Formats: sequence, C-alpha cells, structure tokens
Amino acid sequence: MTSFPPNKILKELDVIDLAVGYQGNAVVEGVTFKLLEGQIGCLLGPSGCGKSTLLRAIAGFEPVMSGEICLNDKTLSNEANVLPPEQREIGMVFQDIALFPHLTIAENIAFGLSHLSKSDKKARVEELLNLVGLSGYQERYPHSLSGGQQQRIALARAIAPKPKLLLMDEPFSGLDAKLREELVPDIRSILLHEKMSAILVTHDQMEAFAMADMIAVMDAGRVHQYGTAYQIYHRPKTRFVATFIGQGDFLPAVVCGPNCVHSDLGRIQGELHHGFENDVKVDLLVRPDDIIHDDDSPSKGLIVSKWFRGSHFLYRVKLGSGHVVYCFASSHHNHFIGQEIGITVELDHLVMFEHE
Ligand SMILES: Nc1ncnc2c1ncn2[C@@H]1O[C@H](COP(=O)(O)OP(=O)(O)OP(=O)(O)O)[C@@H](O)[C@H]1O
Repeated sequence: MTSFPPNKILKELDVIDLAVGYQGNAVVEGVTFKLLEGQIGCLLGPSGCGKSTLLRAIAGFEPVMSGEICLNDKTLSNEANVLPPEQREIGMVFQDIALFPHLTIAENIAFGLSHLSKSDKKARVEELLNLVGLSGYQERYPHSLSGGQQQRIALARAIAPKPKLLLMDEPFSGLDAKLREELVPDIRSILLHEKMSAILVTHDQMEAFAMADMIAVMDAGRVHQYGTAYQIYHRPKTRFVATFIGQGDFLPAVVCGPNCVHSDLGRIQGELHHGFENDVKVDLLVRPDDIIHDDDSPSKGLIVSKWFRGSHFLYRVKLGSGHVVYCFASSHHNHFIGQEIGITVELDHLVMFEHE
C-alpha cells in the first residue's frame, strides 16, 4: 500500500489588524484572529458584511490596505507585498462547484497531483473517493452526479494536494436543506480525518455551529466576536452578536447585586459577575431555552403565538408587564393561542447590555 507524507498542516494562521477594500474604501477593518493547527474556523455574518472579501484576501486574490496575514510565521500579505495565490498552498471550494465537466471524477480529483507518480495519483484518488463516500466513481463524469455528490468531489479535489489551509466560500448554499444537514457533519469529519485546517464562509448559523470550532461573527466589515458556538450563543459580547445569533428578546432589568438582576421575570441570580454597578438599568437577553413551560409553576404567561418544531413547541408568551418572550415546551404540551401557561425561568447566563 502506498503511504503519503504527513499533511503539511499549518501551525497557525494569524490575521492581524487587517483592512481590505476596494478603490481605497475599506470594507473589512480592524480584523484580528488566529486559527490554530487542525481547527475549522468560520466567518459568519449577514450579506455584505465582508466575509468573502476577507476570505479572498487570505487566499491572496485581494491586496490588503493595512495589517498582515501570516501562515506559520511567514507573511502572506501586508500593505507592501502579496504572495500570489498559487504560492500559498491554500485550497479553495466555492459555492458554484466548478468541477471540470470534460474530465472524469478521477481526473478532476487528480488535477492538482501532477507531482505524483501515476500509481500514487491513483491511490490518492481512491483514498479520497473512499473518504468522501464515493468509491467506484472514478470513471463517471460530473454531470452524472447529484449536487451533494459533486460538492463532495469538489472537496476531494481541493484537499487532494494536502494544502496547508482550505478555504470554503458558502460551499453548501446551492444545496437543499436536508442534503446540507447530512453533508455538513460529513465534511467536518472528513476535514478532521485529514487534519485539515479550514475556514468556512456562511451566513447560516446552524451550518457554522455544525461545522466550526471557532466562529468570527462579523458585521459591517468588523469582527464583533471570535469564539466557540457556545460562547457566541451564551456569552455574546455585543448586542449585535446577541441578536444575530439565535433567538431572544431583551427585557428591561435593574442590577441588584454583582451577579443578580431584577426584571419582569423576578430576581435572577447568574453564575458569573456581570460587571455592572447596582441599580443600573440594563437590557437582559432572554433566549427561548431560558423560559421553560411548567404546568405547576405559579408564574404565568399568555400565549400570543406558537410554532410546532417537531421535538418541541416554541411559544411567544406575554408577561404580566406586557413584555413578550419566547418559551420552550416539550412537543406533548400543545396549548392554544390565548391560553395562560405556567413558566419557569432557567437563566443562569446573565447577558446584559446598557439599557437603550
Ligand atoms: N469587487 C468589488 N468591488 C467593489 N466593491 C465590492 C467588490 N466586492 C465586494 N464589494 C463590496 O464589499 C462589501 C462586502 O462584500 P462581500 O462580498 O465581502 O460580503 P459578504 O459578507 O461575503 O456578502 P455575501 O454573504 O452577500 O456574499 C459589499 O458592500 C460589496 O458590495
């Protein structure tokens, strides 16, 4: 059996105080983050926030206005120099799959393997087809494959030469939701198996959660927060992150202790110090999973709307004060709009911002 040299994986990608733009106008500014060896990162944000521009700068397709991009302590881009894309050992997968239609699947995957002998090439193609679950597809042509299969082949082609870093720009957005749900965890396992560091661009937070170790939440060219899915959901650092990630409402509240606030939901004790002075007015983030339906609870909320989500119901309930919050209930608890239900508060991550 042929053995291949170990991956030349990156030790670290450093993006330092980066600005990138067009015609002298920065569309990405002050961006700093680090991707460690073997990690999968994600640039997540609304349309037009600069995700693709940042990715293209990392790939070497866009010059940088200021700051630096380094891979393993080697500068790839700064204000003065831009290493051409083909010299960066960075692979890319795009939304428009762009397989070569006149080449077989084997020839597509082997495209970047001209440095290998014929037998090594054949073995690497086989290994990758096996990895992406399409063994035996060597002689087929792209048009005879489904969208999901084509995207698997595009991934195989991109990782075949063992790049130091793989960049993926909305690779799943052309696929239907069900297929995407299946493909995303598969692609993550393939990347982990190959110990391939990668950056995914997406505006879909569920995709980011399923795929990435570290997520950069972007808006208007800036990174608001760089953290794990858990951190950006439960400990959002800015109001933008709090509202862009997940669902939730802000309830007016007053600080009543170092880890305690008082709101329409009563006195809530958090796990950690929130850093606000006593008596300061704040807006408290309340997520659907912070308010749980409980028939026996003396606290009540009036259902104003509801969604059946299969495994659970999501209700909007009006509190006595008139504020409306989400409430999570098991799917057996089918109540009607206009009905009053018992609710309990299970909120230990106190996320709050100065009252607006
Ligand atoms: N070649 C270009 N010339 C001038 N402006 C550009 C160019 N490419 C992108 N822009 C602008 O830069 C900003 C960021 O665009 P970019 O494509 O990076 O955002 P994005 O977050 O990837 O958006 P989407 O999710 O819609 O693809 C936008 O205002 C866009 O209009």
